[in-house]
Amino acid sequence: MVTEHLPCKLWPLLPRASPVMKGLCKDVEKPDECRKKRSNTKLLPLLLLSLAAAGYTYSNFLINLLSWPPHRYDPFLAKGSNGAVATETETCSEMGVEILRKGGNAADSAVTSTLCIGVMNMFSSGIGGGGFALHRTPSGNISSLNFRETAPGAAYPYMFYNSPLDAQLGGLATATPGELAGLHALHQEHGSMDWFDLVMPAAELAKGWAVPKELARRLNISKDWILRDAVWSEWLAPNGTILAEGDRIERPAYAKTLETIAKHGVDVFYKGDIGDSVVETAVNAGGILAKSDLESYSVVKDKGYSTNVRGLDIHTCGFPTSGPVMLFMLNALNELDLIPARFNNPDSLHKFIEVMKFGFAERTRIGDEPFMNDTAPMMNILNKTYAEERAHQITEKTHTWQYYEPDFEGKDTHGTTHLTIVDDDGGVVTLTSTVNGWFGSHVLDTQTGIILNNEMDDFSIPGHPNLFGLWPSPYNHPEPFKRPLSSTAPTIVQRNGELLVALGGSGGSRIFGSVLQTLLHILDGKDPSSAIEAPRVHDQLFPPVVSFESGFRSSLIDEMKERGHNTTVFDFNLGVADVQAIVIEGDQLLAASDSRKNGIAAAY
Ligand SMILES: N[C@@H](CCC(=O)N[C@@H](CS)C(=O)NCC(=O)O)C(=O)O
Repeated sequence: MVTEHLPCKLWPLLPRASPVMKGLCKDVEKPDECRKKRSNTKLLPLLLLSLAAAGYTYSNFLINLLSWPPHRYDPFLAKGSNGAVATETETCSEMGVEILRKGGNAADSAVTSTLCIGVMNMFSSGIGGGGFALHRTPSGNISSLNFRETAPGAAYPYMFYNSPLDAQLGGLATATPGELAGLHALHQEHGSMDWFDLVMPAAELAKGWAVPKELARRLNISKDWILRDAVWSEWLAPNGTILAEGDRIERPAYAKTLETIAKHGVDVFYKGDIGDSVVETAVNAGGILAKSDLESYSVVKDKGYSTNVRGLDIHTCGFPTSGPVMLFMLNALNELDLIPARFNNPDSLHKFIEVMKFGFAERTRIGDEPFMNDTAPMMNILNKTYAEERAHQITEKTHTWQYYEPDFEGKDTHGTTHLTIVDDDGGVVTLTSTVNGWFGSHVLDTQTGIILNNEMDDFSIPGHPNLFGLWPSPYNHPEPFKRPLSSTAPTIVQRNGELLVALGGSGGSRIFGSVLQTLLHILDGKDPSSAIEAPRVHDQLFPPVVSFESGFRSSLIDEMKERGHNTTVFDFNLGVADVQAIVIEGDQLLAASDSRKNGIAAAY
């Protein structure tokens, strides 16, 4: 049985170990209490007992996950007045700031930081993946870049019908990568420094560095499959044991690949030797990726979408991201007078969860726009009146999924990264890039060091939930050159053209809900670090569970139970979704990265 990707949907559903959880972090209004490094080792016996009782078969994986010692750095709020970069690692935030210091702008810095994260947090992103970005010019113009992976030309709607796991592991899981094309487009349109100088810092880093805390944690969690795989273990467990924090890790092939891209541009990937090697590896691993897929890849540029609530213009990327769903939720919350939302008030919390359930129902109507026969239901999500009508359908108690009218298919029958950058002139990049599951498809091209994504799993397979437990939608089947639905939601907030906030996040189906909750906390006056660290709630309709991160008052959760919600609480330290945000306060830039992923922002 393949177990490696299960936790993405599983671990927030782990049964609550209440005796240990109590008192860890009680009050959402006091995020400082959540800020102490904590051990989750005490949870292990309880959780394993619960898992055994529930009949789970992948306990090895969970032992690795739960036996890991305290892993988080303390949250950190970076302050500066010239520029700020919030990425998942201190090294990459600093590297991004260094580009700003040298006179580069947000687009320049984003190229370097994104490539840096692809080197260091290779379990989340890399040039074998793809994503979305929102850009703001200093004068306030906002545009969006869609560099999502596309289904290969040989893809077809039912390609995973008999073998859904092929969408997660192996060559067939890999869609045509878009990250390099996206960074190239960002640089062409908005960059000011030489491409070579932006790519080389990541190439240098790839030659070797000391394994940081978060990478060590991910390696430890993934060690069973890595140790079983000769190709991966030669790299990540050179002496027979998985690399640990502080050990030196090297990616010489990836360093060479980045150096070649620095010197010769992205065509060496889309039209040259590097691409040839990637295609060969994907095909040898059972995939259908072809040279022509790489050659024909293009970035989609548009203006994104926005809504105006309380005098704020909230911008995000368009379909197939879940940015529009987040705008729907904002419009509904606004109608309910819940901006800012008060998560410590039972009525507000219940309504927020209900809005989220309506949001997830709307999400089932989304697909890749050029492939939709009828775009009207999808566009309707952006209609304010529609969101307001939905808001008025919220009642005192929650309902079963049918009430929210999703377009699930077959229900009756049957490693992402985010970075946010603001430069001295008010230029912004907020960018999410992903290889989807941790270490993507687990296919590594040893020639180039590139890890191939498993983004095909973001398409729908009739009758099968994906990696994140999301039920299939009829508008999201694989088709040649189609882009799968995404939960990402890069976001920029302005008032009368003045920049206020930029943020985004990673974490599968939890992404847009996490971005929204963080934004609501910021609008409620919290600094970005406190807003990020506040515990979050999530309900995606299926499975029918509201999951709370530890930190919500237990009386609040009891109130939710009384309103009919099926609740579960999981340890905040598991780090299931992560947000990176920058807030502009006068002439100060406040930047924070999520401590759930050991992120540290930098500013100057
Ligand atoms: N491909 C997905 C996002 C993939 C994703 O977020 N993956 C999870 C892996 S389980 C992740 O990176 N979570 C945050 C983390 O592991 O830090 C999308 O576009 O919606």
